[in-house]
Amino acid sequence: MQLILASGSPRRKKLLEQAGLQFLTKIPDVDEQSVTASDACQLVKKLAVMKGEKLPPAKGEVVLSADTVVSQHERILTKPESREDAFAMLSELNGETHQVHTGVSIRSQGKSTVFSVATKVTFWEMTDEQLAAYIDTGEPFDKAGAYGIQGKGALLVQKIHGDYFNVVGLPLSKVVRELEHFGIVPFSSG
Ligand SMILES: Cc1cn([C@H]2C[C@H](O)[C@@H](COP(=O)(O)OP(=O)(O)OP(=O)(O)O)O2)c(=O)[nH]c1=O
Repeated sequence: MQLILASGSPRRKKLLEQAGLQFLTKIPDVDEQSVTASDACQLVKKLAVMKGEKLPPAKGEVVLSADTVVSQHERILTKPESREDAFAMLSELNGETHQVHTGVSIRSQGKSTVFSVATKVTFWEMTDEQLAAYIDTGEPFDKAGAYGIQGKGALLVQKIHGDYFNVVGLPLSKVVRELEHFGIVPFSSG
């Protein structure tokens, strides 16, 4: 079986490489703003499915797609659209605990599965100056919730509860376990 990663995210590509999987990458073209859902879990699953549907699997292919959002107090945070937006998001998350949800869709011609995983992340209390300095790194702009735990955003994080890799964009070990049901096996390519 040929695995196709339906994602333009360099993080997701890196994570699958880390798992030793062989795959091709294709970028789905979706309007993420057009989708609504009752809560963050439903939203990320819907978006993951939508991304997968843009690249239907051919015979012998398995298509993997995903979406990540941050939620706090019923509010859903996606990627910031501006510096002000990033500052507003980080101020909201500052000193509190939020959840990072990643939805994953896996499809072959014969079957499909969709699931979501949530990780709790607690931020330190930062000053406005520290948040502004973090935004100056440029890191927030392509990331849900306006931070990257895998980069300098690590300094905002006091603790996490759950899968770290889920925060970065894919709940890696769960994904690999699910892929095995589709005939995709890790460690086979070195
Ligand atoms: C919270 C957090 C998010 N992110 C990233 C993961 C996702 O790539 C991104 C959320 O945007 P997504 O829309 O999930 O993904 P994407 O647009 O980067 O890629 P594609 O839709 O093509 O698959 O935020 C981090 O890299 N680190 C973090 O700590």
